[in-house]
Amino acid sequence: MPRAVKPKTAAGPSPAKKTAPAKKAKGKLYAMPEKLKEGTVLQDLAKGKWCIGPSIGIGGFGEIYAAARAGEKNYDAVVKCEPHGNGPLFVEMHFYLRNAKQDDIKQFKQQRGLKTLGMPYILASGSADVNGQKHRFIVMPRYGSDISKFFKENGKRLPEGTVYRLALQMLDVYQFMHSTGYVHADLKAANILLGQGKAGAAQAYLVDFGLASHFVTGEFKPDPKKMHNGTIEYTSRDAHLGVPTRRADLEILGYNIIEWLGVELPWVTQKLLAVPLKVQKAKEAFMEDVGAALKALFPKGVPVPLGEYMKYVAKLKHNEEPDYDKCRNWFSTALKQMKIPNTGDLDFKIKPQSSSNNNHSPPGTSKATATAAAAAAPKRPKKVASPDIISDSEEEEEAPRRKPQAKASPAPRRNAKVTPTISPRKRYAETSPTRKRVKTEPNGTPKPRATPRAAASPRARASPRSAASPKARTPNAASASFSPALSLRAKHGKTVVNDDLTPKPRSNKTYEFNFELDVSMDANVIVNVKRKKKAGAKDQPTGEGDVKTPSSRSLASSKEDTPVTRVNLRKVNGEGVPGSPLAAAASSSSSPSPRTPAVTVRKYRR
Ligand SMILES: Nc1ncnc2c1ncn2[C@@H]1O[C@H](COP(=O)(O)OP(=O)(O)OP(=O)(O)O)[C@@H](O)[C@H]1O
Repeated sequence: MPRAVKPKTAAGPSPAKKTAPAKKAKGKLYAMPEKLKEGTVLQDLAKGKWCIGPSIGIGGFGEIYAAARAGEKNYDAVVKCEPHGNGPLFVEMHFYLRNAKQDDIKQFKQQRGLKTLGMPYILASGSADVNGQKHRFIVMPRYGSDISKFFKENGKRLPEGTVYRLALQMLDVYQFMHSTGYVHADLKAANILLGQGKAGAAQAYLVDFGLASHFVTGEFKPDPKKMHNGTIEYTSRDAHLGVPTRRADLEILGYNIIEWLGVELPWVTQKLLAVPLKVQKAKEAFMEDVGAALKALFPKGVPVPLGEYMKYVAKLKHNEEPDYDKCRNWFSTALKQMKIPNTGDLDFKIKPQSSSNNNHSPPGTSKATATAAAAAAPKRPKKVASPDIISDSEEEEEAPRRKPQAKASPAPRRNAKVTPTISPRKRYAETSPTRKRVKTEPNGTPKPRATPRAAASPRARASPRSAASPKARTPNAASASFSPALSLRAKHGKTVVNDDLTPKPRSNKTYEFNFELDVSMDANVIVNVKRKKKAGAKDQPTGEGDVKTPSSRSLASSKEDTPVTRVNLRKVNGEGVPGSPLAAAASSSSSPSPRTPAVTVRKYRR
C-alpha cells in the first residue's frame, strides 16, 4: 500500500480533517495511517474498549500509541495501527493470534526452565474507521525503550556482556518462534525492547512480526516475491533470495551482534545499502570464509562466541534445525569467563572490557572495517545454481496472508522438537522513497503461481543474478527480465518489503540494470523494460515481452543508436491490494493507466 515515509519521531495527534483521505505527502511513495487523536476509544473484536494515549513511536509503516483499557488509568498497553490493506500488520496479527498464545509461551518457559521469555503476545485486535479510512489495529503489552537508543548513545556499541545476554535472550525467542514453524526475519536493535516495571530491564522483547513467515523444510527455492525483504543491513543471504529459513534468523542475529560489538558491517562501510544485490554479494563473500572475514573486522581478536557462532551458522543447512543449546553455550560460557551474571538488569553503560578476546577497537574503526571491507568485497558467488530457479514453494504459502481463518500447515508446533535443556539455563525520506510496501494480501487472495522449472540443490545458493530470473506470476506484469537490483533506495535501518513487481523473463537472457527512480507520485508502478534491436537489425516480432499499456510511455531516447533500453512505466491503480477492484482494474491490460510524472532512469553499463 502506498505510504508516505515519515521521520521516525513521535508525533502528537494531528488535526486531520474528518473527511480527509489518507495523507500522502508530496513526493513520497507511501501513505501513513491516519493519526489517532488522544482520547479516541477503539473497540476490539471482543468488544473490549481501548483508550488511545500519546503516540510513542512511528515504525516504517505504522504508528504506535500508548493505550489503556477504557475506564482505567494505566497506559500499559500499546495500539499499533495501520491502514487495513497493509499486509505486514495483518501477518503480525495472525502470527500472534495463532502462535503466541500466552499459554504456549508459558508452557515453553516451563519446558525450558526460563523465568522470562522475550516473546510478546497480543491482547486484542480489531478494525477502526479513522477519518474515513479503514484501519487495522492490534493491542499489545507496552514495553520500554528499544535498545537502538542505547546503541546510538554509546557511539554505536553495546557492552560486550550485554551483547551476549541479548544473544541468549533472542535465541530463546527464536527457539520458541521456530517451534511454531515461523521465522522472524527482521531482528534489529530497533525491534528489541526492554521490559517495563520491576525487573523489566532484565529481559528484552523481540517485536515486529510483520515479516514472520513459515520457514522452508523442503527444497531451497528462491522466491522473487520475497527477495531482499527485511532490513537491508541485516537481511540474511537466504532472505536476499526470498527463502525463509531458521538459519537465516541466526545469521541476522549474527550481523547484529557484530554491530552491537562496535564494528561496522562491511556493506555499510562500503555504502552498498542502496543496492540490495551488492549487499547480497558482499554477504555471500563474507560468509564464504567467515572466520577470515571476522578476523579482518576484529584485528585485535575475534570474540570467541561470535566466531564460533558465525562459523556454525555458515555451515547450517537451509532446512536444518539449529542447535540452540550449542549456540547459547558459546555466549553463556563467555559470560562466565567475563564473570558477568546472566541475571539482573541489562547493563547498557560502556565500561572497560573484561574478556581477553573482545573487540577493543573503537566503534566502526576505519582500519578494522576497511580491512574487512576488502575481505568481503563482492566476489562472484562460487556456487551457481540453475538460471531457471524460480519461485514458489509450499512453504511460501503464508497462511496469514492468504487464508486468514485457517491453519496453514499441519501443526508444525506439535511436531516440533523441543530439546530439553542440557544445563540449567544460565545459559529515505524526502529524496529517498525507500520502502516498498506493496505486499498486501490481507484479503487472502491467492496470486497466480509460477510453475517451478528447476530447484536449487538444498545447499546450493543460487547466484543472485540467476535467481533473479523468475517466471512471472502476474499475468499483466512486465515481461522483461531484470534483476532485483532494481531498487528503491533502502533507508538505513528500515524494514523493506519486496514489492512483488519482479517481472517475467522473456528469454533466458538476463540484463541487470540499476535504476534510480525519482517518482513524484504516490503509486506503485510496473516497469516494463524492452531491449531495442540494434540499428539496422531485421524487423522481428516483438514477442510477448513487449507489454505496452495505452498510457505507457517510453523514457529512453529513441535516438540512441545501439541497443538501448526502453522503459515503460505504468502506474498501478488502487492500493496494490490484490483482489481489490482497483487492483483488478490496474492489472487489466486494457485499463487506462494514468501518466506517471518525473521519472529518471539511469542505466549503468556492467
Ligand atoms: N509493545 C511496544 N511497546 C512500546 N513501544 C513499542 C512497542 N512496539 C513497538 N514499539 C515502538 O515502536 C517502534 C516501531 O514499532 P514496529 O517495529 O513494530 O513498527 P513497524 O512499523 O513495523 O516498524 P519497522 O518495520 O520500520 O521496524 C519500535 O521501534 C518501538 O520503539
